[in-house]
Amino acid sequence: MSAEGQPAIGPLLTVGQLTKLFGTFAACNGIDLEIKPGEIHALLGENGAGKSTLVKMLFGVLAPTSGEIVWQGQPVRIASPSAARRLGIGMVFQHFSLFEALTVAENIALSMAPGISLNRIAEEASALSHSYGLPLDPKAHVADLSVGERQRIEIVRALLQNPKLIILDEPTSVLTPQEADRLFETLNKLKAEGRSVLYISHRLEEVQRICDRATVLRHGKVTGACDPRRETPSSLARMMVGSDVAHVSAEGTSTKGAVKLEARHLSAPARTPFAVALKNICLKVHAGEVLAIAGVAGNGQGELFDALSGEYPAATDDVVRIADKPVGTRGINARRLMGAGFVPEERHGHAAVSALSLSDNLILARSQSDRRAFLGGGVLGLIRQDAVKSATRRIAQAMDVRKSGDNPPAGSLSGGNLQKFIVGRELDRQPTVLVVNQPTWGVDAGAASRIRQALVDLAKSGSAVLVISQDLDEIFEVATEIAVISEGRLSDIYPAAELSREKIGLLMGGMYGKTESAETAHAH
Ligand SMILES: Nc1ncnc2c1ncn2[C@@H]1O[C@H](COP(=O)(O)OP(=O)(O)OP(=O)(O)O)[C@@H](O)[C@H]1O
Repeated sequence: MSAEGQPAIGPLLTVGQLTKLFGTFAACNGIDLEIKPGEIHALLGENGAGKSTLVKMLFGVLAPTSGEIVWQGQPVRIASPSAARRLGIGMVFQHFSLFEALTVAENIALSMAPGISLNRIAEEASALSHSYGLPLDPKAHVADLSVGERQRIEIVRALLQNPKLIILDEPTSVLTPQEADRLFETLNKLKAEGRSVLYISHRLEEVQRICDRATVLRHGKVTGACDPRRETPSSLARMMVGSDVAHVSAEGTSTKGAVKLEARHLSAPARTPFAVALKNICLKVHAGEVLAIAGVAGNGQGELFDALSGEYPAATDDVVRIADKPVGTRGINARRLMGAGFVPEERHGHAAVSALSLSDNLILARSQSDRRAFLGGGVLGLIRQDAVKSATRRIAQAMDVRKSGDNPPAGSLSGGNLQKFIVGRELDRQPTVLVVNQPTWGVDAGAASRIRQALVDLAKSGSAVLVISQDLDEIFEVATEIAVISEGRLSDIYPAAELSREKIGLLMGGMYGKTESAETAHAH
């Protein structure tokens, strides 16, 4: 064991009856938890179960309302993240706290003691990232990095503090399978060094693969503790949600209708030196279809979403068509007015403004496309608050959004519940075309199945749905057609039933066309 000062026996951390109230709402309600030295401990629970609230108390971001935290045998009060770091607790949040305009090294410097030169920080970060298998360029600007790379900065930043306990909040939800494998190697290395990991994840297979123990939360209380390797994904899911998780049913998917969304030889230059250029993308999504686009993160998914949604319009009109009308140069509102809906990948800041209430977020997104429903007549076009609030309630109910209060700020919702609200906000309009990027990012098994079913149902009702996702299980659950994006190029589109995981793997490696992949398969 190399983590110094650690007792050979006895828990590293004990939490006793820890409670956090928001007003009268108990986000954590009398939680008991014990973490041993050198164990990878999973914290499981459905969206809104209280996992993030618990770990925020452990990291000094939130003050407990009552209860006790005992660290290496001593009761402690963790008043701030720096106090947590001094004790030896590091944390990697679900939402990164990085400054986009600064470099990797500059961002790391911000969390270090003052007086250390940037060069030394860059050297130490490089050495550490190398030894833990987390490649990073200290001079790169954060704005140019993929989500996976940004997460590596957070991990390296936490490791530079030499923590005894490192808390990871849904670390793999943004990673490719290969990146996730690399992270697991890093975690096993930390474990071998005698450090402990508290690991929040909705991915039960990976919890079974790497975690020694699991504590399950539900409605702010501990509902069980187990050795996850002795459970099955469905028994774990049952502990979390209290019932079996429904399977998505694609049966009765309607037959193909007219083409509703089309890209014709869509190319777009890379907007930054690290972004991906789109290269001659051709796709068609018919009414009744769910076209799922698979791919390793950072291969042009965000850029494709931007071009299809009009967040970054194209240079000419004809390259994107909605309901057979050329819209390439039009902005997002014009496309929404034509009945299209868009759900971007980044929930906070992009899809929702954290400080605003859910109803204000609803009106922000839909005031133009749903003028008649939400704005009064006349030149002023005043907001019809009643209509907005009742739509907010309808969406929350339809998507089972768990929240404290009727209309709380978006930022107070747990990550998965905010995602349900954002997807529900678009589904509520019954869009004829829906483009959604990573629809179930950070969403628990029950809620993910609800969102996926809603996407399938939307297509069944005659809309054209395009889902961009890294999650192959999700892709096979929802897709009628599948294509793969790699280095800004799109493969041919295949009926979902014709593709296997292996074939998708080949396409991810850049085998773009049917002919090419068939030849490759033959050659092997
Ligand atoms: N600042 C806050 N004010 C009011 N309620 C809050 C606040 N923060 C969290 N909550 C509520 O506490 C509950 C627990 O949220 P928390 O973020 O801990 O859940 P979680 O288990 O981490 O969920 P997820 O898996 O979706 O991230 C949720 O119902 C949430 O709405």
